[in-house]
Amino acid sequence: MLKTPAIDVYSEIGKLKKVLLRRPGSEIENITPDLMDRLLFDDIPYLEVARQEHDAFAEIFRRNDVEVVYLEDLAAQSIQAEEIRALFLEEFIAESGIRGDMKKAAVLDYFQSFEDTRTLIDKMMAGIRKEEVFIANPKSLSDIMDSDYPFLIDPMPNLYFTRDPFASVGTGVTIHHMRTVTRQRETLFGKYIFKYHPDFRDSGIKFWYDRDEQYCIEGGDILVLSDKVIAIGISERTDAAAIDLFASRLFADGQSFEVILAFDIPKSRAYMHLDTVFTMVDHATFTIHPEIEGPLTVYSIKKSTKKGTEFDIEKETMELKRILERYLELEEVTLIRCGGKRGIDAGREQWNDGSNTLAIAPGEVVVYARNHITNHLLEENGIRLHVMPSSELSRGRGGPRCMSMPLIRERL
Ligand SMILES: NC(=O)NCCC[C@H](N)C(=O)O
Repeated sequence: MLKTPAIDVYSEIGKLKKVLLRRPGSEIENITPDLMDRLLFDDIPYLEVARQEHDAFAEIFRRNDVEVVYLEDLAAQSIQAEEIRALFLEEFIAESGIRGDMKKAAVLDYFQSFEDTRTLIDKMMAGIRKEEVFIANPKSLSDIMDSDYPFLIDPMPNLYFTRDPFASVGTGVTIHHMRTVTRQRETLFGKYIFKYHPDFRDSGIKFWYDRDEQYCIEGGDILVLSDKVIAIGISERTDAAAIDLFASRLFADGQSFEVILAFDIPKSRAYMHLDTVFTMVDHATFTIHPEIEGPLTVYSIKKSTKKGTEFDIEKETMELKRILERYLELEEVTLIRCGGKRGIDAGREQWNDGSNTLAIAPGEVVVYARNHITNHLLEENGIRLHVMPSSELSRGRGGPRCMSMPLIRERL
């Protein structure tokens, strides 16, 4: 019997078998009112309740035979070897924005003082408050300069949105260059996990994108609609040039994917990724934010058969429903409008990720309890809901799809 590849995702709705999560940690209590904006949060979640909500999220998977693995555990298991841990710490500190050799040395000593790698990983994710580390023998102004900035290393509160720093596509993974400084360091965890963790190290997974590329791409913009069609948002967070690079590698590998649909969506925080306005819930059923209904500009990118041409690219402007029916070869696509129709309810429920569902099987999705109008419409359309509490987690501006990275789905 052929072993399932370590990463195997050829749809948005195939029965989920393995999923990667990050349980919110102390980084959440390192968000300050002044830093919220830069850390991409709209409020400061109550950590204890956020963890309870996240545990309810994880329980939904376990009750449905989905193996849950945590980013923090995989990262800790990946850096057991001393030389790998040294490399990881060196890269992490180099990208953490610390100035001053003695400061960097003191932080490295501090990290190395953590015996257990899991505690070390939690500390790296939580950030370092400046009072945690004493800088002995300062040698430069950077070493000695004591600004009123509260951190030596910033917290990484967006880590529980495991959808974004890397993405499973086919039997490979894209490791992203994130739009913002605050999230770029998150991709280091993915780099070390997929390169050094025993589950992935020699598993033959492919790498479609690298964190050192100059163009930005984030996982919330990548939807694997079928084993032939991938949708990607050209968004506030993802550049068209990154999609070119991704398409080139994916097509060159000979995977089953034949077309990438690049959707030009509004560049705004509310629509930061394609999956905040559009997700797949069943074979021919999608949620959509009514604000993006109407003609959409989409670029279809196909591997070219013409000599000397890499892609055949077609620009079209048409309704999402028609685009999906055409490219997914579906008779009739049903679009379920977040909040019911354009207006107040749609605005509120999209802002709280009513469109950001996660399918654990065809016609079965995880949703936030708070989006009751969208949830009711999903049920009316025969979709089975797994409802999770969401008062605290939603303050980070992400939903069930944002908070999960499928590693293995059954093929349809
Ligand atoms: N896929 C997603 O839509 N992820 C949500 C990310 C929320 C996070 N606070 C961010 O702004 O990046």
